[in-house]
Amino acid sequence: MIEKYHAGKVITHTTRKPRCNEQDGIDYYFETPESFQKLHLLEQVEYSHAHYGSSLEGVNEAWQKAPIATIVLDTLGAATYKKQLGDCVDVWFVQVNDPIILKQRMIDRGDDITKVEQRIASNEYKRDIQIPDELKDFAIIIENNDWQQAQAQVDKLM
Ligand SMILES: Nc1ncnc2c1ncn2[C@@H]1O[C@H](COP(=O)(O)OP(=O)(O)OP(=O)(O)O)[C@@H](O)[C@H]1O
Ligand SMILES: Nc1nc2c(ncn2[C@@H]2O[C@H](COP(=O)(O)O)[C@@H](O)[C@H]2O)c(=O)[nH]1
Repeated sequence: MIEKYHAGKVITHTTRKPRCNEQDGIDYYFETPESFQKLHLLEQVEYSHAHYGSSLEGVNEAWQKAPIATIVLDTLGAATYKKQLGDCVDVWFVQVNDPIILKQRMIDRGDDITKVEQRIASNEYKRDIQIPDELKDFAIIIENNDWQQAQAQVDKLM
């Protein structure tokens, strides 16, 4: 969406450590537990033992750059956005059917293998592997087993 449709990217905040190719202010604002507590956030969650959160300022910044903004959230965050911003929000649930492929993609992305194992064991991962009931009524499911097919679905929606 960013590359092809020039959508704005909402940069969110996290207390997890950056992965090898991640940059502060581009991929995330990387925070300490102390700096995270001081932020004025629209919503925040704990996901696999780290804190994540996003602000309305971040959303407005992305909206100033482009008419469509994208934000990557867990399902709890997605439900909060829908509740808070209503019709301004379209929720797309990006789904991968095979958990082995999902794990391999995380490893190929450069995630630390211990962190991947920890993530797979977390309640949040288990909750978000399939679309939760509270999103079913309004979320669009993007099947991301195959890149071309996922891209074709996104093209159609855009
Ligand atoms: N259809 C696909 N085929 C092959 N690789 C893919 C496909 N979709 C995503 N990937 C790769 O899988 C990895 C994870 O994707 P990405 O980082 O976009 O996921 P994410 O939803 O942001 O993850 P997270 O839940 O950790 O925030 C990336 O390296 C990405 O390039
Ligand atoms: N509710 C929120 N979820 C967020 C936010 N930023 C990221 N995320 C989600 O966290 C997990 C893990 O992300 P990772 O980059 O460590 O792999 C993933 O589901 C993201 O979508 C946020 O600000 N709020």
